[in-house]
Amino acid sequence: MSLEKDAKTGKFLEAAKACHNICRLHGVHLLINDRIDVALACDADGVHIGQSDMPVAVVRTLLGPEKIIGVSCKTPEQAQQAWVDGADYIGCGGVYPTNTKVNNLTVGLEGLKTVCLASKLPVVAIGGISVSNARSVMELGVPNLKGVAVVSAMFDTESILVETQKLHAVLMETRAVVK
Ligand SMILES: Cc1ncc(COP(=O)(O)OP(=O)(O)O)c(N)n1
Ligand SMILES: Cc1ncsc1CCOP(=O)(O)O
Repeated sequence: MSLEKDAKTGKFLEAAKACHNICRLHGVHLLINDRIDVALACDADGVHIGQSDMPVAVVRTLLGPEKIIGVSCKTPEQAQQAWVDGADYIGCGGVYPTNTKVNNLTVGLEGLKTVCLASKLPVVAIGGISVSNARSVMELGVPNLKGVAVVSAMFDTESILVETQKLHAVLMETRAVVK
């Protein structure tokens, strides 16, 4: 689970701590999006950072060797750099068009596959993914594609629980478990 960044720091930290308690109960890792300070303050399991955020090497120094660091990558070069810099996984997208992130390049399934093939790290696909297309993503046939990350599929829905269960079922069927 990855927690969003657009909240005031106090509220964000409060939410992060609450999420972390729930995640712990269920054996799920909590990664904080972009905010290294919040991740440190709530002792999260790691962070997810973008290409224009703090460099991976600096984040590693701040968090230590045990924490998980993910980096958003759209190209094979970025994927290679993430590995060199000591990241643990990369996120790649947007796979499909999405309204969640404006001015975001859509790399498509082909772009995702290209990045996966170039990556020495596990890859999480993101962008426009839902129950209706998760199977196509996971069946790309690249072994290091380990899961999907979703925002609107969960939050633009009547029941987060039902949608999560459906998505989980699809991912289990394709032998990928997203945590
Ligand atoms: C797997 C994954 N990908 C991306 C993000 C967060 O994305 P965002 O901070 O909006 O954009 P970048 O700056 O990382 O490009 C995530 N949490 N997980
Ligand atoms: C962080 C990020 N990167 C590409 S799309 C996206 C947001 C998630 O998209 P969606 O709401 O379509 O799941």
